[in-house]
Amino acid sequence: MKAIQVKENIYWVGAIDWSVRNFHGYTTNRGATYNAYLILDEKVTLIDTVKEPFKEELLERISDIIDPEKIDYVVSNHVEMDHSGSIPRIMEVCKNAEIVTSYPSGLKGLTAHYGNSYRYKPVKAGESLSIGKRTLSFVPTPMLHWPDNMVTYCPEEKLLFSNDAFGQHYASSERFDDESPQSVVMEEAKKYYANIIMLYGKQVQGAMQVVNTLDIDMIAPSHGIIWRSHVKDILSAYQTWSNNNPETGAVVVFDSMWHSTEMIAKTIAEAFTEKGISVKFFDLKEIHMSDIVPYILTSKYIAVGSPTLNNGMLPTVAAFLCYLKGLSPKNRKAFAFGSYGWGGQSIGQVEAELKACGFDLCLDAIKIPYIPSKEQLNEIHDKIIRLDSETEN
Ligand SMILES: Cc1cc2nc3c(=O)[nH]c(=O)nc-3n(C[C@H](O)[C@H](O)[C@H](O)COP(=O)(O)O)c2cc1C
Repeated sequence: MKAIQVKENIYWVGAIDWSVRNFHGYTTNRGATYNAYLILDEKVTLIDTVKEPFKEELLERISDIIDPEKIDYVVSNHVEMDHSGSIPRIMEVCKNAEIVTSYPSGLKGLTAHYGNSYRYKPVKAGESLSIGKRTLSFVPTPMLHWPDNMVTYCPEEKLLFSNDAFGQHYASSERFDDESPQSVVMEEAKKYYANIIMLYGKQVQGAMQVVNTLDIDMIAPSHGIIWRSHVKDILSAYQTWSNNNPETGAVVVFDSMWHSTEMIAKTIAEAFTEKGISVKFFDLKEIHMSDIVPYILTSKYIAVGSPTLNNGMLPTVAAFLCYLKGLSPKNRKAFAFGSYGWGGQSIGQVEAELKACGFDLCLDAIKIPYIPSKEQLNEIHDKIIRLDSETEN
């Protein structure tokens, strides 16, 4: 296993997880990487580690360049175990290394995971560490996406080790953006943002203010490819996504037992399309919620439908709404729909959840007993057509 040069005397020494398809509930359809970086300077520095099962891969790639025992500093930008999981193994080999972590949250998190027998070097906001020809500056990015998160900036190299920010779950033999299909990398970056970072839009905006003052020609995240040709593109995408205020687009999400709710969903989607609003259509039986939220990130309208099952909504819809509420997208217009037999409680429950998400309920819930007639579908169609012009006026 080889190390890959990122800049002179700086190497990618991470791991490629080709097979992972579920990352704490997020579907990783293209696998993942855990990126770690080795800097050869007067003080040999490792930036982050990898998920524990890949610890030997990390050591092998480091050994391709240098005896791992020579590592002086292990910078832990983030406590989560996909980055810190190999710290115990690394510390077994690198007996003299110090772990650089944010204070107080990084120190608290690492000691809670791995005990306090290691030598820790807690750093505060704005602190720097000279490692020889290079300096490492530590910029806290709390709640992006844990309290301990920080990024490490090397001004001499114009290089930002951004940890989870700007990352993507994407296993590939290529390491750089200009070697990879740009549409795929951006799609995965968007999926990552929507699922992991969307909730923290305000913190992203705060962090972007700092990042925008740095002279950066390369961003080396802890997942996926390294940005060197599209740095501006990913920074601008984060700016847009964190604004959390999409101008158009609609997402129709539903589940259905006997297709009635599906018929309503199709009618809604058709009507949005007729009005020139781009629609994405998701049947929760077929599509995982983590594949839906990237479209929520960039859509203004959200229509959610469920038939009634045992006085409630379908569990798939409940799970989706629970996930959506957690991610907390703002500035969206939403409505509920569904078919029912007798009580019809699901539709009101969906509506209540959409309200709890903080969405503007832009249409009364659509509630149809059993199979919708042609006339009822036409009525729904007309409502959506009117909704568009009403909300635009
Ligand atoms: C197992 C089962 C339980 C149901 N429970 C309820 C219920 O508690 N209240 C109700 O109004 N309808 C209930 N229904 C009726 C459905 O909501 C109704 O058939 C509806 O049209 C199904 O919509 P769909 O075709 O989108 O699945 C139930 C149906 C099934 C199959």
